[in-house]
Amino acid sequence: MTQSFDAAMHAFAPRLPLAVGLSGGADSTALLLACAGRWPGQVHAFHVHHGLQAAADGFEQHCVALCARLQVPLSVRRVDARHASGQSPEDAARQARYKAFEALALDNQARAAIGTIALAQHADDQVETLLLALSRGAGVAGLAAMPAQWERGGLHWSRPLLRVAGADVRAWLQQQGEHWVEDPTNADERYTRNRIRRRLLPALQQAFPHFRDTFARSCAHAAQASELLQELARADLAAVGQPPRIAALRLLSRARQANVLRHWLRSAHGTTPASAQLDALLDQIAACATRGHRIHLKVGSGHVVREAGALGWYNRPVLDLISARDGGAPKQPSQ
Ligand SMILES: Nc1ncnc2c1ncn2[C@@H]1O[C@H](COP(=O)(O)OP(=O)(O)OP(=O)(O)O)[C@@H](O)[C@H]1O
Repeated sequence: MTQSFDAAMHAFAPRLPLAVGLSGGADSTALLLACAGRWPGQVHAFHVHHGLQAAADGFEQHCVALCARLQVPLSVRRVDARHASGQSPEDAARQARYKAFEALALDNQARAAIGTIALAQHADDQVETLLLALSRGAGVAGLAAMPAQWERGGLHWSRPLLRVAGADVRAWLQQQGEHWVEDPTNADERYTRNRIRRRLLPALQQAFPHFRDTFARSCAHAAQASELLQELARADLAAVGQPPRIAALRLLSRARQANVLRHWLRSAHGTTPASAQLDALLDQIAACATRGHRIHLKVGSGHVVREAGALGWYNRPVLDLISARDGGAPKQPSQ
């Protein structure tokens, strides 16, 4: 069962003082109101001004007025996420926002050491995130969607409304007679998330009335599976070594090879291989019975090559330098 707003707030046990990420929208306005009522004098609000849309000033003004009325200290930080490349504008804004929250928590250190940062995503946001992950063909880490709480940058982060239906958050806020600012881009169906919210969620509600709960259960299963795979990958990486030795990799099942290589590429080289690239690499490892067998594949943002019985990873410019040093024209990687 999705939780009621009151039950979710009752179960919420943050480290105080607490800061609420306040966008000025309905969800975070409701969260701030409930927190300020429950822990008077212990609640701060952080607002990030993205400068991305004309309405941004209106969001800030709402936050300033609301916090003044509730006597909640508000910290505002301006960010410019427009120039991030290779990312969707939403992802760039989210990343900039999380960095800004950390900076705001640090700025506040002198006044009050913030224990928890609370964000107001709810059960509908979680379903949207899961469906977006499915649409990308994500693995278990993506299908876990958003965690309800985590630690980062010395802070505890929490999403206390993650099991509350979006309509229940708004109904609670309306009962309080409180206003909020409607984000005009929420109605823009050029954004996939908005199409999911406006078209798919009502259809899901009809077909599977309990989809918020059952989908949340699947996310929790995926989160657990993802944690297990991480543990296995760390143990397997310790066994195959860094760089991974091919003979040791070949002792593992294909699924474990994929898991450990994905982990190695991410943790050691900050790159995520596409599924087809990883498949091609596993084929090469399987075919690699002879010492002379060459491996050279484009994987993630670089290239995996065979070097003295192990796998090496290079950025293209480094590989070109090595080829030039060894006197040969750079070989074309297999696709
Ligand atoms: N500009 C911002 N400043 C501070 N916090 C933010 C800002 N934007 C989002 N947040 C926080 O992150 C959460 C998720 O953001 P997102 O934009 O996905 O939510 P939303 O559904 O629009 O929520 P809301 O109705 O509160 O705006 C918000 O509920 C809020 O807690």
